[in-house]
Amino acid sequence: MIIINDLTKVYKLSKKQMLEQKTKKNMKKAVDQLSLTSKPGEIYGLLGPNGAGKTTALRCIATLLKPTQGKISVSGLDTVKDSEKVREKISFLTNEIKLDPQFSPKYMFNFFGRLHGQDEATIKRRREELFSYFGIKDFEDKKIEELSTGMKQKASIAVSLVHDPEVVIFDEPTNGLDIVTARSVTDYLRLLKEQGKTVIISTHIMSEAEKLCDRIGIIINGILVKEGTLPQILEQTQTDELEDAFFELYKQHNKEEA
Ligand SMILES: Nc1ncnc2c1ncn2[C@@H]1O[C@H](COP(=O)(O)OP(=O)(O)OP(=O)(O)O)[C@@H](O)[C@H]1O
Repeated sequence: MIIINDLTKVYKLSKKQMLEQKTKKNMKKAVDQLSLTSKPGEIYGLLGPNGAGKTTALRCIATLLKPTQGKISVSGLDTVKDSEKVREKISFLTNEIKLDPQFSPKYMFNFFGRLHGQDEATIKRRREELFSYFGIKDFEDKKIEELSTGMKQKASIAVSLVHDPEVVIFDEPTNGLDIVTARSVTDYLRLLKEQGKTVIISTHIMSEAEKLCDRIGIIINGILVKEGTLPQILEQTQTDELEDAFFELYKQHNKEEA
């Protein structure tokens, strides 16, 4: 279970970042008083456009960023006070985390298994399971740098799950993947959900949120503007498709901002 209470994250911008973002302010509020609960046995989807604050929110849950304000609890543990224990319970996948190009998927899997304190027999069993599910066995001894984007992503997912975590936090898990690889990833997320894991993902793909997520939180400019099951969101926005609901909320929110 993930409980986020009133999470705000403000970045201090360097002069270079201020120039890049064409702003005179040296602060950027990336997440603004976000509260949500992601439960075991469900897939929660954080849906939003580029720069909405999805990655920032997920990085706060994964203990990689400290909230400026607010609290996050993961399996009953505080992400700031008990960060090490939280890290034992989670899997965190993001585009920015890259496996070392010089090593093979098998080497990396074993390495992270040992880092999590697993015994050799458990590491081997988990590797067999995950590598055969994701079709990694054929290239398990190849160097990561020789692998395609899809192969690398599958290897990263398998490595991130080595310790059989209770909570799975995947930032845009199907980004850049072909339809077959993307399907194997979303099918595996469904499997994790069936096993009772807490799964939270970020996405900007409407169809992924529609088909995969039990509940969806729509985040725009750091603010959670709507949350619910797909039917609830459609009913509340009086629309027939998530894309229309999203644009409705986007228009409304930008009006409020202006
Ligand atoms: N380290 C940082 N320093 C300063 N600003 C940052 C930093 N990381 C993110 N931001 C800014 O915070 C805002 C939210 O970014 P974030 O990456 O969380 O959004 P996102 O919804 O994940 O976007 P995307 O879909 O493009 O990955 C953006 O305006 C971004 O430019």
